[in-house]
Amino acid sequence: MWRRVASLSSLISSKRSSTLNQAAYSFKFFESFTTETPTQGKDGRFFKGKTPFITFVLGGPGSGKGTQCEKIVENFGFTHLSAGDLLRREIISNTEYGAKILDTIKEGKIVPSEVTVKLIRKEMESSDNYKFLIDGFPRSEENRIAFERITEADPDIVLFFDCPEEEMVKRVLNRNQGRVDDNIDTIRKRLKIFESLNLPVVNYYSKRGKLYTINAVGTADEIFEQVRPVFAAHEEFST
Ligand SMILES: Nc1ncnc2c1ncn2[C@@H]1O[C@H](COP(=O)(O)OP(=O)(O)O)[C@@H](O)[C@H]1O
Ligand SMILES: Nc1ccn([C@H]2C[C@H](O)[C@@H](COP(=O)(O)OP(=O)(O)O)O2)c(=O)n1
Ligand SMILES: [Mg+2]
Repeated sequence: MWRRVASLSSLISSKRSSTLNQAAYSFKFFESFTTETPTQGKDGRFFKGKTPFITFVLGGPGSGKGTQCEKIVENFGFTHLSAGDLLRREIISNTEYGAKILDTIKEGKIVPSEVTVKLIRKEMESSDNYKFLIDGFPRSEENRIAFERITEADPDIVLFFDCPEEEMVKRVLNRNQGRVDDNIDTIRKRLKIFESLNLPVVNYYSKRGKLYTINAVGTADEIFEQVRPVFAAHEEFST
């Protein structure tokens, strides 16, 4: 599996310049969203005195991140923050940036990191919990670096749901949630972005010994039996 990640990572150099140009272009739209300065110290002050326990949940579109997050919430008392849901909420609320976020998501592209990190941070700040599942984030090295810079926090655990592309496509096309990005054209684009931008993040956490790779094929319950021991090892999470 890691050979596959490495070979996919090597595709990045050829794609990187066009992807970065795209990112720079779309970033202009969001510039005024990005004026916040870091407020959290490493002592986790804004988490009401408790050091946050952060789990990043990674995997391609349709790999089952959201489904497994629900089970982790039920069993281990985490607060689930889905980056995609937070962005979709901005679209529905018709905020100043909603239309730009919608365009970006329709195109299968990634919203500028400062926008997404600001939404995640706001949720973390207003939560009474200290255990967070951050689902669908970071989707790029840029996302990862922005999170570190803005929150000064690091994940404790990174879950990666490893799923074959044809299975992801099948699941997304059957998802039936009325999402603008759940169509075959956008899925193809999202899978390309996933390979070029998300797999380097997976690789990064693997090298740092934080990655738990889960085989995402099987029933949701079977998959959860691989996830359970990751959290069960932390006694404090038993609810
Ligand atoms: N293990 C599984 N087997 C088959 N279908 C699944 C499985 N896990 C989730 N699904 C379904 O696949 C679709 C995508 O799952 P979801 O949890 O939304 O994935 P993600 O958040 O990674 O995009 C949903 O319709 C979900 O009900
Ligand atoms: N960190 C993130 C997460 C999601 N997005 C955007 C781009 C993604 O294609 C959409 C949907 O993300 P979401 O995590 O809900 O998608 P899946 O659950 O993987 O199907 O949101 C983003 O720009 N940055
Ligand atoms: Mg999801």
